[in-house]
Amino acid sequence: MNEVLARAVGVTRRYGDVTAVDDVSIEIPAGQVLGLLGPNGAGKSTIVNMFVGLRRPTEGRVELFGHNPRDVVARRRMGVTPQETGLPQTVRVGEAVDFVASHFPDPIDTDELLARFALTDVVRRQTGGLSGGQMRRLAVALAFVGKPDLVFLDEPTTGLDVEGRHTLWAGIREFNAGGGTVVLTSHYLDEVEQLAERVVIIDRGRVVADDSVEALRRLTGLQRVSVSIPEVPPLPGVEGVEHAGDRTHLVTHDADQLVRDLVRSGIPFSGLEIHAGSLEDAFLALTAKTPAV
Ligand SMILES: Nc1ncnc2c1ncn2[C@@H]1O[C@H](COP(=O)(O)OP(=O)(O)OP(=O)(O)O)[C@@H](O)[C@H]1O
Repeated sequence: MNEVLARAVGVTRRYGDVTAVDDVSIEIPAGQVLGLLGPNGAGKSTIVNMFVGLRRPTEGRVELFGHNPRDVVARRRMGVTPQETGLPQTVRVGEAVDFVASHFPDPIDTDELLARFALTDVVRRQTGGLSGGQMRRLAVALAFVGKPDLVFLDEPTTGLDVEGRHTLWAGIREFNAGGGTVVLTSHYLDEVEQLAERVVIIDRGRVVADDSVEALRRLTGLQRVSVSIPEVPPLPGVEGVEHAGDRTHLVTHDADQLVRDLVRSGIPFSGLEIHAGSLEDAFLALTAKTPAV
């Protein structure tokens, strides 16, 4: 395994009577994009906040680059985008980047950063005049100013439109392609599927799964049979039916049998595709709840 950049060892965090994080151990190796998934209130933000030094564990140990996360030596190599960003409204976009850059010995070139996150056109705009999407992109961009080795992105694309999400995904991928390590929390399962190679699923403060996206998809044993079909006949073994555009997805434990039954039904269909179950199937099975959207 690659060098471990950060680790939580047997970490518990309580707020009064609430146990937000319960005996969690996670290692973050260099070069990985790790997705932290879980329903609302599962403890994801609390875990991120302990890794970035904003919260202390009640029990257990958190290390960032081998140091206490509050240590400035460790923090210099890390970038973070919190869920909420409280920038003064009158600060201009370029000034915000320059201000953050002044805290780092070798910051990224401002123009390069703004271009990467599609903010070049608003460099002189006050942050109070940014759209919600532009503000979110700026908040994420600020995590990358110090040329970090590791970034923590807490719900980076919440509130963004499709184009804004894709711009951010491209920025995150570019950072990872250059060797950067990413920890990402998201309510969008497709986002985690797109970006992360490994997923840690948190439920009620505990790690309920820690594996590759592929392995988690296979875990439920569900498959998706996708076809274009005018109507879905009643078939045995169909666990769920989803419609997307002119495609129909049939969720089943036995794709072979379902295809045989489909052919036998005599209803014409085309464009047959069979996929392993989605991360969403695994998420639902593991947390036994509806996903937090
Ligand atoms: N400062 C706090 N004081 C008291 N309880 C808190 C505090 N912060 C978090 N909690 C509680 O800890 C639990 C975990 O919260 P956390 O924000 O870490 O979850 P999350 O998985 O990030 O949720 P979400 O997906 O809604 O952002 C919740 O029950 C929450 O109410």
